[in-house]
Amino acid sequence: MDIQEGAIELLSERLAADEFSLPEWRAPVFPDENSSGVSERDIIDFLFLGNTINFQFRDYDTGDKFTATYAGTEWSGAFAMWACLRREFDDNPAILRGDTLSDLSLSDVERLFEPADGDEIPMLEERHQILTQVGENLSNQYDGRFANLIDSAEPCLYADGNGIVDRLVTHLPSFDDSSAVTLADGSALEVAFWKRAQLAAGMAYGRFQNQECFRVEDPGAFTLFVDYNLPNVLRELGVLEYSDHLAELVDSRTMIEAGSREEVELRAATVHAGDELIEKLMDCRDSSVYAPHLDYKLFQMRDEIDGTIHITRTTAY
Ligand SMILES: Nc1nc2c(c(CN[C@H]3C=C[C@H](O)[C@@H]3O)cn2[C@@H]2O[C@H](COP(=O)(O)O)[C@@H](O)[C@H]2O)c(=O)[nH]1
Repeated sequence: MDIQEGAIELLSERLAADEFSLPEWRAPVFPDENSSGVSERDIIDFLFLGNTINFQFRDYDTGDKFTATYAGTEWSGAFAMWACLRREFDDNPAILRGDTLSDLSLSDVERLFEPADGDEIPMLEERHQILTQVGENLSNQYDGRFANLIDSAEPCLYADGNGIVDRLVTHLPSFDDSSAVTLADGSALEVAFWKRAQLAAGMAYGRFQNQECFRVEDPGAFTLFVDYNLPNVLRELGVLEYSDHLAELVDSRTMIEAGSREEVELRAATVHAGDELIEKLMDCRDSSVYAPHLDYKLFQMRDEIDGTIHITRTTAY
């Protein structure tokens, strides 16, 4: 894997004058704190709960996205997951509470993710296991609510163990998305991506635009939320150049094992390239650009570009 510095230069020049808005995530699949009976704390609970299971929405063989219906619309991919959660929230707002989550049976979760057509959501058992474990942990430590976890943390991603991401990855293990790699000199390196933990904070940061009810005082600490779309987008933009070996694996849709050297390299290179792009954009703009801004711009390109996403079965993204 090579990161093409020339392509980073060109891309940052191309994007320099762009508008970098922060998505507020106000599509119909997300509740609205301005509607009656829905509070800002409910929105925080909803966005953080959805990001405990915000992974793997494509069939491993066909690549077809999971679909679900909400408000007369058929949603696909991660939006379909949000649609299922919104459907349940409308019927039963208590779904956001720890005691409800910890009592969910596998068939409850199967019903929760009722697909629009026959294809069941991938990794249903893993989602059930995560939802019940999150429910137990929230009940034991935060009176059953993500909003209480946020209230008790510093208004930062990281603060000597007391930041939002610090707490998520410490108290809710399914957010602890990291991999150990062995370097050329034989030493071991723990690479923390914490993608869903960062995405949860990033989505709340966008919804509340860093206002009182959800502030992040260290937005420079965000990295790209490296899922299976971003490496492909950066590859198509010429920023990431896969080795022949990696290109062969990805283009043949060969399953790449989570935690393998190839998978960690795909994710680490994406994060590093994102950091370099942000640095260059900050140098040539007067308004700040942080990872959530760049992430959304790149993430939105996922449907415009060709290329093949890499196939890794993981609960991390
Ligand atoms: N980098 C980055 N990755 C993101 C998001 C979101 C945001 N949530 C949903 C809400 C609105 C958007 O339309 C998103 O679909 C999801 N993902 C990740 O992508 C994958 C789903 O992709 P697809 O199968 O194509 O839907 C999956 O790993 C999911 O974790 C983001 O903002 N940035």
